[in-house]
Amino acid sequence: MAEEKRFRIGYALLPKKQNSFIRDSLVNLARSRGIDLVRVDPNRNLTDQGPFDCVLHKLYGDDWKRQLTEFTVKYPNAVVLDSPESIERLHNRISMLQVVSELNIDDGSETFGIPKQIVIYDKETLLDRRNWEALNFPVIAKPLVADGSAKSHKMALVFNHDGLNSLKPPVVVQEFVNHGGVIFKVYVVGERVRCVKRKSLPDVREDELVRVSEDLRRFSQVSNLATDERIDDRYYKMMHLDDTEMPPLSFITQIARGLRRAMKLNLFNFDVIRDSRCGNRYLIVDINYFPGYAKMPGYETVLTDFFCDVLCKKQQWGEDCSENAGFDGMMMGNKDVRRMM
Ligand SMILES: Nc1ncnc2c1ncn2[C@@H]1O[C@H](COP(=O)(O)OP(=O)(O)OP(=O)(O)O)[C@@H](O)[C@H]1O
Ligand SMILES: O=P(O)(O)O[C@H]1[C@H](O)[C@@H](O)[C@H](OP(=O)(O)O)[C@@H](OP(=O)(O)O)[C@H]1O
Ligand SMILES: [Mg+2]
Ligand SMILES: [Mg+2]
Repeated sequence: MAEEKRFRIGYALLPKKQNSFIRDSLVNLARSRGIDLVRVDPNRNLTDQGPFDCVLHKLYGDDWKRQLTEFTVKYPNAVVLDSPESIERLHNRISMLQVVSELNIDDGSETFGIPKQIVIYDKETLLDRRNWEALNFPVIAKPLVADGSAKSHKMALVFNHDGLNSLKPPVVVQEFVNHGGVIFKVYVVGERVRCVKRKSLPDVREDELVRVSEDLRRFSQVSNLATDERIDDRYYKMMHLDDTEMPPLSFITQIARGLRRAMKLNLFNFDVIRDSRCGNRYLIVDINYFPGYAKMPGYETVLTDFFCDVLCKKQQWGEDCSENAGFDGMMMGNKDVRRMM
């Protein structure tokens, strides 16, 4: 009997991500379905470590980009998830959210958008009051760059003009929108979409804003869980999230699929809040490449199913080079992105 073909997926991740994502439960499930997950050593040449049917990665820098290009020249049929050019737009908090305005979704009564925001590149502009006429306090100041560093997650809730003095440009300043202290994190894995609730910043009441004794409050990663925490019933109870209604799944799925197509990315999550002033308005505040999937319930199955889809499409691609056989956002050799409809 002919031996069953096995597939090799190489993963190139920083140690923290590797520890959280590459769990025995994922490796074993993938293995049982014919897929071997193989660690790529970032200190050695990627091409020398091939062949791989697919490469998963979350590494930064020009050297890594060059390595991926060399790899795809040698292995033109390998799939790279995702293309560095597509990932790059998420490293800047302005280009990150620009894509939201490109979406065209009509789902009955729900609407969506992004909070009002401006980008400030220098101290002079920061202190010029005319620039603040369009925004209401409180505002959230976020570093412009979102490159995965601890610094890029350091935020500040700014209550008044005086609070702006301590900010260090370049920053994105976004209107803080009351949303009942709960954020929705939407995980996207190819066509698959999962939405979970997390704790967020509490609302700021107008009377509180006048009385508040500080000008600015710094915070970081308020909605994150520790690497090994999962979102289960215990988390919902502990954080009092039980009473918050989920957004309509079909609406969220349409946004997720629209973002996936527009950004040409397969592995990302986005943060959504529901505007308390207008209960059917949703605002996207953040998009992250290759997030902490292990915190998502059932991540092993979702990811393994996705790997199977990718490898199956890759097989078809090999046999049928028509436009319909390609991928969304995946880099395949030097053919780059094609569409999977
Ligand atoms: N415009 C806003 N209005 C109200 N709350 C907001 C707004 N923007 C962000 N937040 C809150 O601040 C948190 C951090 O903001 P954001 O998600 O942009 O930062 P981040 O460091 O990129 O997060 P992540 O850890 O998901 O990458 C959000 O999870 C949410 O709780
Ligand atoms: O390492 P950077 O590039 O900063 O990306 C982070 C994302 O910004 C976060 O959104 C991830 O946490 P969530 O999966 O809870 O969103 C977070 O997940 P992790 O802490 O499990 O790695 C990171 O992926
Ligand atoms: Mg976020
Ligand atoms: Mg983020």
